[in-house]
Amino acid sequence: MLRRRSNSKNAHSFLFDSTQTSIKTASFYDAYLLDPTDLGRGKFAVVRKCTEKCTGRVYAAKFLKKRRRGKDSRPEIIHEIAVLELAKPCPHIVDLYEVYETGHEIILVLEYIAGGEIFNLCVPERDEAFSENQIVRLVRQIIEGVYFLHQNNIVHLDLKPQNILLSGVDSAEDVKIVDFGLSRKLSETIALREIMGTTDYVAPEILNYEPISTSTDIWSIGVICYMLLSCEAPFVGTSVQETYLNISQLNVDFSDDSFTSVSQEAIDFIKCTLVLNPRDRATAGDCLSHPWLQQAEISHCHGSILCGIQSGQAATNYKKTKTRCDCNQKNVNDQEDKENLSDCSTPCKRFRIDDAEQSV
Ligand SMILES: Nc1ncnc2c1ncn2[C@@H]1O[C@H](COP(=O)(O)OP(=O)(O)OP(=O)(O)O)[C@@H](O)[C@H]1O
Repeated sequence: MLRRRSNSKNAHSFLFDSTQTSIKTASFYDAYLLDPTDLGRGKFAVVRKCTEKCTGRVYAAKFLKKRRRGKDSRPEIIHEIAVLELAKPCPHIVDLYEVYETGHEIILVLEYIAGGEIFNLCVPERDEAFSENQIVRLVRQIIEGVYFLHQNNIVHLDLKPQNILLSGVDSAEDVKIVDFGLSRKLSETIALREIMGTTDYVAPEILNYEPISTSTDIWSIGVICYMLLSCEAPFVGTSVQETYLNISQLNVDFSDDSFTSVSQEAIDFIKCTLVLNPRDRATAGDCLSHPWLQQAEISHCHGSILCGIQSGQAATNYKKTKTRCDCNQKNVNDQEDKENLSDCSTPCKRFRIDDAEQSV
């Protein structure tokens, strides 16, 4: 994962600084029984299944370190909590139940999402291949979640198949977006420029140290779609540098065998998201109006989050997207800055292994 703050003076402009949830200082272990097996691990967090003693309900407890690389990370955790609070009305974003704090960590008690990462659908040896129709349904839900965030001026900035979970084990289940640790609120006055994200999914503007916007998430959605449909990562090279070069030159190929049974509409959809210039990229609203996603049943975020983009505006939005996509240029962006980035990425096009250097 890439994480480099460029301008610490402004860093806090992009974070919420308070929460509505009261942060409990009582013992988490008095209220919950912790399952010893990890559900997942990130760089600074471990997620474990737990059971609330008084109700028997199962949750996922995310243990976050308050100090990371010698720095106080409490403000970023407070921001993560605030974003989860804001996203409560959206059914495609993980629900936050309660929060505990100890001397060295903050514990988020989250809705337990049982079906695992959609990453498991992106590997060729997956148990059950999802049909394109099933993928349409999942992608539509991911974009509904992202649309909700963008409507609220929040960018996720770490969308990847490991952060999108299936609510249950079969293909009819819903998806939920997790991990708002890198999310930021956009400011009207200050441009957000940070080197952050995960190698294979980062947008060219991140590599070029150009302003980040809601379009940055759309690029990652394009990468996720490509992976779900082909089980291959579109930009992965034999080295991290080669991956960055592939991203900044838009070296993406749809002619591979793995795309033979993929519909032209699906390819057209991905091409609207993997566009070098963020201003020419489809927005989340444009994506929802794209014919490929119009096949999916329309699900409803509470509070009419999606109203106004489901029917009448669809054709207009799609036309707009199409014009943007047709303008797509294969520019080679400025490479400066990229040699400073480090991350691990496997040289194999099909797999990516996350670096898991952390413990809680
Ligand atoms: N609510 C949940 N229910 C079930 N599993 C979860 C839940 N939240 C997270 N996980 C699992 O734990 C993993 C790590 O969680 P998360 O991404 O939130 O941690 P992180 O430390 O912020 O990760 P990263 O360093 O990749 O940003 C997820 O990829 C997922 O597999």
